[in-house]
Amino acid sequence: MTSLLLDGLSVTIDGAAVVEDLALAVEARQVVGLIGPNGSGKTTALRCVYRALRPTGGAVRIDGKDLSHMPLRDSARVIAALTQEGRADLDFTVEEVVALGRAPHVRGNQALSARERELCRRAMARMEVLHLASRGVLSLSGGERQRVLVARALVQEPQVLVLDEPTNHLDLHHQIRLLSMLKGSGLTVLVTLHDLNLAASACDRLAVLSHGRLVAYGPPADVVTEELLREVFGVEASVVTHPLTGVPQVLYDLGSATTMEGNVA
Ligand SMILES: Nc1ncnc2c1ncn2[C@@H]1O[C@H](COP(=O)(O)OP(=O)(O)OP(=O)(O)O)[C@@H](O)[C@H]1O
Repeated sequence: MTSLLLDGLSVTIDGAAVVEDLALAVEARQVVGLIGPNGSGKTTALRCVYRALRPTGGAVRIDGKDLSHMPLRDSARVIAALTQEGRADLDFTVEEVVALGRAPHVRGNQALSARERELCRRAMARMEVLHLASRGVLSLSGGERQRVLVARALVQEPQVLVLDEPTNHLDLHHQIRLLSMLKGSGLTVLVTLHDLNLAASACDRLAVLSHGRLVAYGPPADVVTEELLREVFGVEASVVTHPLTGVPQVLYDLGSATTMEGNVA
């Protein structure tokens, strides 16, 4: 049962505040969605959590412990990340890439145990890439590769999973499968998403960033409002309640967005 806390996180790049005093708690086993317009600081905040970036101020805490005081190998046993830069550049096979997820747990070139090989097999089956096991990752489609990288994160057996736009490249079936897997995973999850309807369906809480600052936080029904869409995203849209699940869903009207731009041909 591991909680994640972004404790007054700030990141300044070239003198510009990209993330400012971000306080965000992800309770154990909760799925929190980080949403916001392009350039609002979502990826930057996540990079601090998976330690690709050192915050300028504040800290990331795991069960209260400052991550920057933990050896990288120790934090990699607790936190797995699906990153924007996580594309595999070398032509490993799918099963080799997935097995790399065990790296924080094995010593040197130690071979995987039977349990670990089974873990890899199950993660590949869960992400529907088992049939691709012996294929080179460079030959995969964008969505297939994305699913392989999720499988690699799962075999890391993390307690905290951080995902940066994991639905990128995924078709509708795999988007819904992935988010439903996250929801039922029992892991502590922080995920950035652009699709507000999927975010509202999958997340226990939504946190909204705008210009590096947290401007809204709470259950989706409190956060996804027509006012927020207008003020933060610059979009005129209707928000309705899903008749089966009760979560807010956004109905877009492209006509009103065009009018907002003021450049109707
Ligand atoms: N290394 C860098 N050097 C200069 N500017 C940077 C750097 N990294 C991020 N930024 C800037 O910081 C801001 C936040 O970027 P970030 O990638 O965190 O946004 P985001 O919310 O994830 O956006 P998107 O939705 O487009 O993925 C952007 O204006 C970006 O250009």
